[in-house]
Amino acid sequence: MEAVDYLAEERRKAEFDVEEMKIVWAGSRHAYEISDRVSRLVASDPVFRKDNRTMLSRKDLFKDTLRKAAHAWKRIIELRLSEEEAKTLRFYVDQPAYTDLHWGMFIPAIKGQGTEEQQQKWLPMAYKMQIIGCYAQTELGHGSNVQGLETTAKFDPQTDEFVIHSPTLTSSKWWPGGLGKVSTHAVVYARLIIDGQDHGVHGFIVQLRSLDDHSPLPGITVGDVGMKFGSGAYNSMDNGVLRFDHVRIPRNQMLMRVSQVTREGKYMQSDVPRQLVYGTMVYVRQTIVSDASRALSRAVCIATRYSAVRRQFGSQNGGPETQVINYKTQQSRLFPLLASAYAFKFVGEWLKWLYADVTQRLEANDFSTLPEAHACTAGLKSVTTSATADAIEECRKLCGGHGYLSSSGLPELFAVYIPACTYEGDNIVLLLQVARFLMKTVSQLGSGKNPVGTTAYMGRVEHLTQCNCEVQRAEDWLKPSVILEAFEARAARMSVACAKSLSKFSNPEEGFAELSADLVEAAVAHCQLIIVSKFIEKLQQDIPGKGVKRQLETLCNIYALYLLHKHLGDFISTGSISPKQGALANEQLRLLYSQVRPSVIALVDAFNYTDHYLGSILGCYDGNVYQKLYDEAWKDPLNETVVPDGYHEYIRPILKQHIRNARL
Ligand SMILES: CCCCCCCC/C=C\CCCCCCCCCC(=O)SCCNC(=O)CCNC(=O)[C@H](O)C(C)(C)COP(=O)(O)OP(=O)(O)OC[C@H]1O[C@@H](n2cnc3c(N)ncnc32)[C@H](O)[C@@H]1OP(=O)(O)O
Ligand SMILES: Cc1cc2nc3c(=O)[nH]c(=O)nc-3n(C[C@H](O)[C@H](O)[C@H](O)COP(=O)(O)OP(=O)(O)OC[C@H]3O[C@@H](n4cnc5c(N)ncnc54)[C@H](O)[C@@H]3O)c2cc1C
Repeated sequence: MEAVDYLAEERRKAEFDVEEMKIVWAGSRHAYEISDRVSRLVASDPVFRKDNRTMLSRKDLFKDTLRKAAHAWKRIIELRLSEEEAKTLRFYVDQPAYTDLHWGMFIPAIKGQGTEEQQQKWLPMAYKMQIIGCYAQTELGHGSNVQGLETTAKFDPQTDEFVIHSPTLTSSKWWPGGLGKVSTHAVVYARLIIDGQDHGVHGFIVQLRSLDDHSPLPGITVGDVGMKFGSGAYNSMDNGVLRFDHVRIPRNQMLMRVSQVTREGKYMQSDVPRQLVYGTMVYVRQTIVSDASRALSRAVCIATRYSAVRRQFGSQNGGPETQVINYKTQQSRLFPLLASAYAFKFVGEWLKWLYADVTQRLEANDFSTLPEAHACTAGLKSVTTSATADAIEECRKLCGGHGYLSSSGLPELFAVYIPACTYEGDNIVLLLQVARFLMKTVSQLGSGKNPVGTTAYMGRVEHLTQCNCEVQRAEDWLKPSVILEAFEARAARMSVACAKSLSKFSNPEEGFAELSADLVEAAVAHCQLIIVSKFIEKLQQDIPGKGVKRQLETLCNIYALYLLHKHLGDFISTGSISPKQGALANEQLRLLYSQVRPSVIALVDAFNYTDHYLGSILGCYDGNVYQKLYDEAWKDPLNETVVPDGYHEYIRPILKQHIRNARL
């Protein structure tokens, strides 16, 4: 059999309706149709070509990005694309650009923190891209600690203006995407100072560049922070540095939904919580969870297809060697990642719902679910991005040597993805926020206030800290109720143990700092419980299509039992399960790998990714890996000449010297 036939053969083995699974993956038939149409549109447009991206110099890459962003905008207008279609187009164009921050943070910041009047003034211009904005919060000296930002906005009652200033080197804005070379405006976070009094960090709309010739306005120094990790990758983005030298803006450019400054310089706070100033971050963290499932599924698609094509060892009587996907070690590394991609997809859908719900409530001045929305977005952003970053690297290793080639698509995917563990909140810092929320929840138990939402299980803390797992045989681990209870018991016991340890400290903040490593683990346990429970909830829905639900049940079990195996120490040390039950879970996991094996190629086909989007020879749909690798090698600029440039200067003299020395 030829390499090209391997995947066709695999596809014949699928035990479910792939077309129906594509709809489940996309979220709905409507979303599937949009995704399918737009992905083809992008793939067939030469402007969106990206196979040469890692070879471009920074300047050429940046210009290429500008060209793609302008072309995308032109197509959005020409084709009258809806918001959903435009976002899908951005996703398939697959090149980070200033537009991400304009649409993803600048506009949401004005929508979430601006008054009606401010929204009416700024949003129409922003929607038409007559102005381009970014989100300028982080500084050279402070990123995680937002309250530590140093940029100042002093109110000048004489002129009814704020004076924006960078008082120190460390107060220079540093990192904002789109700032370096493109943005005309920014939402700048600065300390509000009125009459010498510091009112903390607030958002201000500041114009940075002339709308006529794009030059920086007086008092503004702005540029790019320089090359980042990897070739291609996030270097398409102009992350910027920005300094203000007493730049004046009108008073009405402070975003005033949360608090206001009057003409007389009086500081007033609305009924809305001050944390709404952080609202844009909550919004973006939610989108990052869905992005994690996309990046992970892309890496998994590449590694799975290649693992079915690649053969090593095991030839019998001159027959074909073993497909590497049939090695149990390959399966135990790869199949949990496939299951994780589906798990993150479903928890991302749920988080989108949660975010829509909290937004609706906020509009009606109901702030009760904000702490939970913050904890869920922070925690799930952290857990899914860390897992995805690790998984992309694992997929590279699963592809052996060829995974290290740029043409595998995996090095660039890794380089472009890993900052997700840092931006929009360092993952550890965010997990500590979840831990604070959990400790607060535990401390309120027994006060008559029942925990709700994702912490509702804490309401059964007495049972969960005492219950015994009922598993006696490996197949008992297939019961959703058994899995859920084990994860709930682990999470509840870890949180309660932390709370008990904390109570021994006379100074709670000191205790929190001392126990922070344990607190982070408790937060991870809680977030993993959310992901597992949302997967289980998804399976309670009516899911049509032959064999589709069954495959998803298998994936859900793989995801949960893989986590259980990986964190066996937590489960056993908290007494949530016994060592014997841990061994039975592992036995069941092995059976599940065999069960899902025939369908794995179809399960990655269900992502419906074009070869253009995958950008990987190893992951191409037809599996013609070797021919394509061979052809691609010859396209490398080094192969443009047979004898390399530099031969005469640097190779020949050494060779000659060697010959001379040999003669001596
Ligand atoms: C052309 C086509 C169209 C294209 C379309 C494209 C669309 C693209 C869409 C999206 C793409 C987006 C792309 C994004 C790319 C990534 C860009 C990255 C951008 C950034 O990185 S921006 C900078 C992000 N910075 C951070 O995340 C900083 C992290 N730090 C913090 O969040 C906070 O400082 C802190 C939470 C760590 C601590 O804050 P602090 O005030 O000190 O708070 P505490 O004292 O700890 O807590 C006080 C109290 O507040 C609660 N709280 C904290 N944060 C929030 C919150 N966000 N919401 C609600 N509540 C919050 C906290 O729990 C405490 O509560 P308590 O008092 O205990 O009850
Ligand atoms: C590619 C990229 C794009 C970005 N885009 C933007 C943008 O558009 N706009 C913007 O404003 N910002 C942007 N940022 C900045 C980003 O949001 C910050 O870098 C991020 O929030 C982390 O903050 P930091 O750099 O201060 O990390 P630090 O907080 O300095 O982290 C350093 C280390 O200290 C640890 N640490 C910090 N605090 C604690 C604590 N309390 N307890 C325990 N450990 C701690 C962290 O875990 C980490 O290991 C971007 C960053 C990157 C990399």
